[in-house]
Amino acid sequence: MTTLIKGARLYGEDPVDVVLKDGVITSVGEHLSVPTAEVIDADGLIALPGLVDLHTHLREPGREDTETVETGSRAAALGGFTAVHAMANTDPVADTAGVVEQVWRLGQEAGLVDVIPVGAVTVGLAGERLAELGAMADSAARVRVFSDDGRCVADPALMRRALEYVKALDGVVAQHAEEPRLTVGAQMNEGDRSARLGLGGWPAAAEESIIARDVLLAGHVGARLHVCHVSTAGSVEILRWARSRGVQVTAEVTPHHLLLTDECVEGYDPVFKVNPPLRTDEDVHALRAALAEGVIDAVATDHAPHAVEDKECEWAMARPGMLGLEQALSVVVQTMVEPGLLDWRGVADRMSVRPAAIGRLPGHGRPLSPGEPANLVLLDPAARSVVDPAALASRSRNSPYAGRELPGRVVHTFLRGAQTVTDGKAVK
Ligand SMILES: NC(=O)N[C@@H](CC(=O)O)C(=O)O
Ligand SMILES: [Zn+2]
Ligand SMILES: [Zn+2]
Repeated sequence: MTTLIKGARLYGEDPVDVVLKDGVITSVGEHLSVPTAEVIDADGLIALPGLVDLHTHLREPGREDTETVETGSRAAALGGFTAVHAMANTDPVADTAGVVEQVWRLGQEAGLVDVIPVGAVTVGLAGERLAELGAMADSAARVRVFSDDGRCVADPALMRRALEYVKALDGVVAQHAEEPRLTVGAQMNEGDRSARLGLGGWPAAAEESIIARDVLLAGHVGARLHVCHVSTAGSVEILRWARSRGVQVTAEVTPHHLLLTDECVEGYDPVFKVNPPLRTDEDVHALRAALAEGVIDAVATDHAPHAVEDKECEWAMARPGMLGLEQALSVVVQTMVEPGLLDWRGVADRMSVRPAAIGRLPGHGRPLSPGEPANLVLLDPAARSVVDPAALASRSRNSPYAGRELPGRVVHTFLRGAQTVTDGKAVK
């Protein structure tokens, strides 16, 4: 199987031709011709390495009515991803080698992206006893990212033990930074607006206090820490400080925290309820600047599908979380590329290279050069379209971008040389 891509702008640079053969990029250059190859006209399209998501909720096993490994994989491929990390807060929880192997196998069977299971830190996400981290690392799923996401590993002694274990496994703890004692009854960002709307406040300090604690622990233990969905300007300051001290801490920001603010809550539409909550304009600008600077390493979607009945209800009853996979790249184009904060190499770095490095995925986040795995996305930066939730591949409909016009369209995605998306449509 050989593919000849004609005239793609690698990382946004001058057009070149690219040949993919047997899952590998075999040549990059001008006026290439391969008589037997399938030819893809990439005129005007930008090529980036296949995107890697560190934070996806696929809901299988347990809530297949809202997403499966297959439907989530399709959404991911359509978003330009070639690998996604599937969070552990499923039912049963992914806290054993058996469950992570099952998710890994379902991903291989779907064959649209590499689904990399995240292992739970504690048994049942209960925050009491460590899960079998070593067995999950040694399993066929080769788990390297461990997280109780959805919950915070709140006990500092347990967090310390988890860091010690993952250090020995070359793994990382991905922390959902939320001090639970400070978010009892929380519904939205704490501030003047929460007071006026009469909704319980989720203070920035609940996130920042855990990040401060955890960077100190990670530094003390000499282990890797990753901070999920950073949402406040204050968190960025703590991360910058920790980095300057040599702490091995990495961090991600979601597309929705780069674009939306708590002003969205004014209409009480639960599609905008998410954890951590949408923050202020000042936070959004600090997060964009931190991603540009590299203090925040990666964009991660926190794609969180929910059933209609869990979203079309009273605000306080609704579950937190929003879809992200299919619009992530478009939101990054709008919030980072168009304002000149990030160039295309920067997008590749924050959405592919660094997340692959954090997750220890050797076959992803590689340069677009000969000899490298043929994982890539071709996008049309000029295309603009209005988001229609009914048209999404996800099994759920809780997109916060419904009705918004966003730039950039994923046209083709390749996983090890095989097309998973062609002309904006999933191949299966
Ligand atoms: N982000 C959310 O609001 N919800 C996530 C859990 C999480 O990421 O904390 C979910 O699983 O629905
Ligand atoms: Zn979380
Ligand atoms: Zn999450």
